[in-house]
Formats: sequence, C-alpha cells, structure tokens
Amino acid sequence: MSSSSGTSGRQPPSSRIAPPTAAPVARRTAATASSSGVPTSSRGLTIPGGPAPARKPMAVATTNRAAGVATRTASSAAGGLRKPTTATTGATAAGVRRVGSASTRPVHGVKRPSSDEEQSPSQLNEIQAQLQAMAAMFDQERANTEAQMAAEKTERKKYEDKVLQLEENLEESKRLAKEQKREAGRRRTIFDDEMLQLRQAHAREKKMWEEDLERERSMIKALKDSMANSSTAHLTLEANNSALRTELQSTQDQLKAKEAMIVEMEATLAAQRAAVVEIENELREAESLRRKLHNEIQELRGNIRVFARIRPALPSQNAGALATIKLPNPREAKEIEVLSAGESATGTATMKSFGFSFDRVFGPEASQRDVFGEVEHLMQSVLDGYNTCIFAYGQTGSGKTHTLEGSGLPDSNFNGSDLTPTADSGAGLIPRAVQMLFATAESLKDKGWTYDFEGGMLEIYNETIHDLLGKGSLESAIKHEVKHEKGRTTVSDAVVLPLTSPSQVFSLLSKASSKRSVAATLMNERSSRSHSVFTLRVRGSNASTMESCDATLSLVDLAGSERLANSGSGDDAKRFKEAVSINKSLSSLSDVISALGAGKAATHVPYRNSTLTWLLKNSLGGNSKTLMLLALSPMAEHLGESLCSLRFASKVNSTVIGTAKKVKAGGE
Ligand SMILES: Nc1ncnc2c1ncn2[C@@H]1O[C@H](COP(=O)(O)OP(=O)(O)OP(=O)(O)O)[C@@H](O)[C@H]1O
Repeated sequence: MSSSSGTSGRQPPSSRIAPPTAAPVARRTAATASSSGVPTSSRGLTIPGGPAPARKPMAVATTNRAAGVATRTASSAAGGLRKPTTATTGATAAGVRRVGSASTRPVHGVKRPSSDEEQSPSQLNEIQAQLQAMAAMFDQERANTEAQMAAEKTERKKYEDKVLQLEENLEESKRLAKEQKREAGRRRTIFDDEMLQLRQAHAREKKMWEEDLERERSMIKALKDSMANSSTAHLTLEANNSALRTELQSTQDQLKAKEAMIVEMEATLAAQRAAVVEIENELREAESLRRKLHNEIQELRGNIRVFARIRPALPSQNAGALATIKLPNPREAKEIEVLSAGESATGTATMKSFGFSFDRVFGPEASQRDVFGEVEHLMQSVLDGYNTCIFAYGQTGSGKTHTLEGSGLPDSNFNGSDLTPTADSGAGLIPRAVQMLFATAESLKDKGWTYDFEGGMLEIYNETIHDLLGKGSLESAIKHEVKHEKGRTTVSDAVVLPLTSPSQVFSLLSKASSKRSVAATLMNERSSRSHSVFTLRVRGSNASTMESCDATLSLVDLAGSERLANSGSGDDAKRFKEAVSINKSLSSLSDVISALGAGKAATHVPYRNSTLTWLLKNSLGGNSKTLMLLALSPMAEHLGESLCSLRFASKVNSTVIGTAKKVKAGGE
C-alpha cells in the first residue's frame, strides 16, 4: 500500500520540473533574427525602387543617407525596430521629422531639378554632418545589437543546456519511475503472496479456533449436562445418604445389640469348645473302646472265618445239569446242604445229604454288595492295625476271581460312587475294600489319624514267586525271597508302590492282571493255574493319642483246587507239574490252619512247606484275622469237587486260632 500511495503521491519529474516552453525560445530566436536583420539591411542604404548603389561620392552619399533615414523611419514607424537612445532618438526624430517632411515630397527629390541644384555647400555640409552622425549612430546601434545578440546567444545556450539537463533528468525520472513501478509490481506480487499466505494462515487459524471453540462449546455443554446430572445425583445421594444415616443409626443400634449377643455367644462358645474338647476326648476313648470291643467280638467269633458262596449257572451252562445245593435256613444263611447220589449199604442207589455249617453262606442270587457287607468289618480291623488275610478257595471256574475282583476293575477315572455301601455294581471285594479303606482313613482324620498306603502284587506259580508289578516278564530269572522280620513280611526285589487314592490301586491291579499267567485247562478256558496275592500295607498314626498301627491286608486268589484227575493235566507234564504244585500249596495251607487250630499243642506250624504258606505266615496265625471265601460251582458235574472243597472249608471253619494281636508300628 505504501508503494502504491508513494507511487501515486510522487509527481513525475516532467510534472515537477516544467520544461522551458519552445514557444518563448522560438519567439526570442525569431526576435533576435529579426533584430539582426536590421543591421544587415542597414549596411547600405536601400533605395526604394532599385538596387543598392555602390558607394558614391559625397554628394551622392548624402542623398542616399537622407533616403536611408527616410526608409528607416518608415521601418520604425512600422513598429519593428528598437528605439535609439533619447539623444539619438531626439536627433533622429528631428531628422525623421525632417525626413518625414521631406517625404511628403518625392524622395527622388535629391535629383529634383528645381531648386536642389541650387543649395549651398553649407547646406551640404550640414547634411553631410547629419549623415555622419546618423552613420555613427547606426554603428553604435549595431554594436549594441551585436552585443545583445551575443548575450542572447549565451543565454540561449544556457537554456539549451538546461533543456538538455532537464531532458536527461526527465529520462532518469522516467527510468526511475519504471524501476519503481517494476519494484512496486514485484513488491506487490510479494505482498500479494504474503497476503495470500496470511489469508490462508488466517483461514487455517480461524478454522482451528472455530474448531477449538466448537470443542470448548461441546465441553462446556457436556460439563453443564454433567453438572446438571451431578447435581441431580448429588441430590439423590444426599437423599440416600440421609436414608443411609438413618439406616446406619439403626444398624449401629442393632450392632450394639449384636455385640452384646456376641459377647454372650463367645462365652457360650468357649463353654461349648471346652465341652467339645471333652467330647472329643470321650470320643477318642470311645473309639479306642470300640476298637477293643470290635476285636473282642471278632475273637469271640473266631479269628478265622469261612464264607461259602454258590455262583449261579452261567448262560452257557445247562440249567438242567445243576447239582442240588440248598440253604436250609436262608434267613440265617449259615448252613449248606448238598444232595449227592450214593449207594446204600445194600448197594441201592440213594440220594445222600451232606450238611455243612459256615459263618455265612451266599446263594447264587447274592450280590457283590451282599458279600462285601459281611466283610467290611474286617477293613476296620485293618485300620485298627490287625493283619488280615482273605483268600478265595475253590475249584477252577467256581467264582473265586469274580468274588474278589468282580466284573472288571474300575478305571483310573473312578470316583468311588459305584462302590458306596449301597451301590450294587459288579465290583468285587478288592475294589470295595480299597475304596472303603481310603474313605474310612479320610474320615478318621477328624479323630487325629493319618494313614499311608502301599501295595504290591505277586504271583506264585509252580512254587515260584513272580512280581506282577515288575518290569521283566514273568519268566525272568529274578528270584524273589520271602523274609519275616519283626512281624513284617517282605519279598526281595518286589515292587511296592505308595498309593494315595483308590484309582491308583485299580491301576496297579489292572497292570498285574495283564501280566498274570493264565493257562487253559480242560476245566475252564481261562483257569488260573497260579495263586495271586495282593498286599496292601496300611500304616496309621494319631498325633493326639500317640497311637500307631501297621497292618497288612492280603487278598489271595488261589489257583483251582480241583483234584489232579480233573485238572486236565493228563499226559501234559507241564499241567501235571502245575497241578502238583497247586495241591501241595493247598494241602500245606490246610496243614498250617490245622496246626494253628491245635494251639499250643502244635509246637510247629509248617509254614515253610509251601511258598504260599510261607508268604502268608504273618497273615495266618495268632496275630491276624483270616477269612476263607469258598467258591462253589452249582453244576452237577462239579459236585464231587464241590464236596471236597466243602469238607476242606468245614475243617478250616472248625479251627479256632488263638487271639489276634494288634500290630503296632514297628511290627511288635
Ligand atoms: N456270583 C457270580 N455271578 C455271576 N457270574 C459269576 C459268579 N461267579 C462267577 N461267575 C462267572 O463264572 C465264570 C468263572 O468265574 P471265575 O473266573 O471267577 O472263576 P475262578 O474260580 O476264578 O476260576 P479260576 O480258578 O480259573 O480263576 C466267570 O465267567 C464269572 O464271571
């Protein structure tokens, strides 16, 4: 803007410096030229009507002078010449007047023939003098005119120089004006750019400010809303607060009342705690008493007990081929009667009745739960610290394994639900006993008892011990030896696993089962020709009563008890050897039980007569509880073997073994 105003405010040099106008100069030059023309024409007198004559003698000259004066006067009268000085003018005027007056007469009067030729020399002189004076005057005037012309020339030169200077100045001014205009244009462009940028920046800033403003407005609006809400909430809170204060006051009052109650209850609780401690002590004493009484009852009932179980006919077996085996008194279920064909003394065929009495008899309809219900008290004896041995006896296929293990062992996902006392699943004695032992051990924790379990599984085949949990095959050369120390039995190199849950026990049994040696016989396609012995060692301690116990539960699945002729051995030396070994161990078992039954009368108990009796030494005898499970086939074809088994079991049942002793930890 400044440049534009500067540009508009500044006057161009041409307007500021007025150049000298050409007209005056021209006029002056013309005037000079006009004035200078006069002297030029005055160099000789111009005779009107003819060319200027050459200088003549005096007379002629005088006449010419007079004519010249007349001419000049006429010129002056025309207004072109400068007037001479006053003196000269006076003289001239006088002369002119005279000349004028003379002009009234014809000029060529000089040669007028009348009286001029009569003029005297004095008059001529006078005229000549006048002419000379006029010539001097003319010279003077010419000199003045020339001086004036020189001065005017100098002045004109000055003017011309000045005009040149002014023209140069004018050019310079124009150039400067152009430059300034260019500069102004450039500055204007810059200015415009700057203006544009400023406008853009301004627009941007304006937009930002507007956005900020909008945001601020939104925030303010939100804050206002929030404040409105807050104030509503504040009012609500105050109302709530007031209600809560009232409630608090009421609660505090209640609290005080309750605190008073709590003080009262604490006093009651302290008294009850003391009572509980007393009751717990009484309970422990009662528990000890219960154990004592339980075992006294067991002693009264005899430490060796015999159960007989008759299995049902299998689907594959002909129901018409059943033997006649009866339970005369099903309610009491202690007697069993077997009818067998025989001959009378006279040789006639008769049906002979054989009666046997046991601690308990189970018919074909008895369930696994029924059988275990009669056995479970022995589990309590184990936890009480009494060695316990349950062995299943009977011919091949009579149901020994079924009674002990049942129809398949629970898997590793076992949760115990199908083995509860009321559950009637196919599980046999072993899984039920294990489940019960762990469950009872858990419940005894309240009474201060903690228990550890460990188990092993052995097989006796042909009088040789095999570890069913060992890594090698059953035919491996490892020789296991049985040792008895301080009432405890150990088997060298046999695996004994710590067990913390029933599922671990089932996993152990499953592993052993897959290894068990099974051989086919004529009697049963999977007749076991070996004894299997599962041992579960249970150690307990009570930190409160300082009591401890250490007992072993042995569950023995004996090999088939059939006589040699029925074992299918025939010509098979291997089968014959198996049968001999089995019979040897079973008769040794019978001998041991008989010796134990003889009490102190028997000085020697032949445990060493077989591997089986030697292994079970600490589970058979005065310090242990023994249960024999006699398994019977219902089939007529097995009746002879059944009778043999019944007689053997009856013999065992009649044996009264001395008082069982509780085994304390350490085997004493
Ligand atoms: N109480 C029962 N109820 C139903 N089936 C039974 C019963 N007892 C045994 N069985 C069935 O009879 C068959 C033979 O039983 P088991 O294998 O237990 O005989 P075992 O005496 O153990 O024979 P082995 O001496 O050869 O081992 C099996 O199929 C078994 O399921």
